Amino acid sequence: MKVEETPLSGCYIIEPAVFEDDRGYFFESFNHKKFEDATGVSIPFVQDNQSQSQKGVVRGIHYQCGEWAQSKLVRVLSGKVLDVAVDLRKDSPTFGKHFSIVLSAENKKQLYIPRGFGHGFSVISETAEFSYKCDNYYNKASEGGIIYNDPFLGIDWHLNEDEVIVSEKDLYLPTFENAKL
Ligand SMILES: Cc1cn([C@H]2C[C@H](O)[C@@H](COP(=O)(O)OP(=O)(O)O[C@H]3O[C@@H](C)C(=O)[C@@H](O)[C@H]3O)O2)c(=O)[nH]c1=O
Repeated sequence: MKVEETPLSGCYIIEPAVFEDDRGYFFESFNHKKFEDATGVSIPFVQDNQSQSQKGVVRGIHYQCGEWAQSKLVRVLSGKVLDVAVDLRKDSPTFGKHFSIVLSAENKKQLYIPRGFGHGFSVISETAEFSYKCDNYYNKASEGGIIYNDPFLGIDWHLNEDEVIVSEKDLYLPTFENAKL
C-alpha cells in the first residue's frame, strides 16, 4: 500500500498493493493497521455507502456539521470519477482550497478525506459505482453543503456545464461565502 499526503494536510491518496494472477486480481481495500501505520490516523469506520451514477452527475459538495462530522475513505468500483475534497477547516492554512483526483476502477486509487472537509465527485465515464466508508453515522439534520459551481472555490469538474446533472437538493446549496460551516 502506498500512501501520499495531498497539499491539504490530513487528506491522503492511497494506492493499494494489487496482486494479479491468472484468475484476476486481489487487493485489501482497507486494512486498519496498515492505514494507521502509514498515516498515524486510527479511524473507527461505522458506515459503508455505495452509489451509482450516470455520466455528468455531480454529487456534492457535502459535509455533516459539528459532532456529526465524518471522515471518508472513498473509491470507485466501476467507471471513473473526479473526486474533490474541499478544506473547510477555518483554522487551516489551506481553508477554502480544494484537491481533486481521478479515481477509477482501473487505477484503484482511494482518497481519505478527514473531518472538516467538504466532499463531492463528478462522473466522467458512462456510469460509475462509488463506494465509501464513514467514521460517523448519517444524520440528516446536520447535513451541510456548498453549490458545486461556487465561483470562489472554482472547481473544474471535468464536465461541460450543459452535461452536469445534480439533485434538486444540491442545486439549491449555498455558496462558500454563505455556507454554514
Ligand atoms: C448520505 C446518505 C443518504 N441517505 C439517503 C438520503 C436520501 O433519501 C438518499 C440520497 O441521499 P443524497 O442525495 O444525500 O446522496 P448523495 O448526494 O450521494 O450524498 C453523498 O454525496 C457524497 C458526495 C458524500 O460525500 C456523501 O457523504 C453523501 O453526502 O439516501 C441515507 O439514508 N444515508 C446516507 O448516509
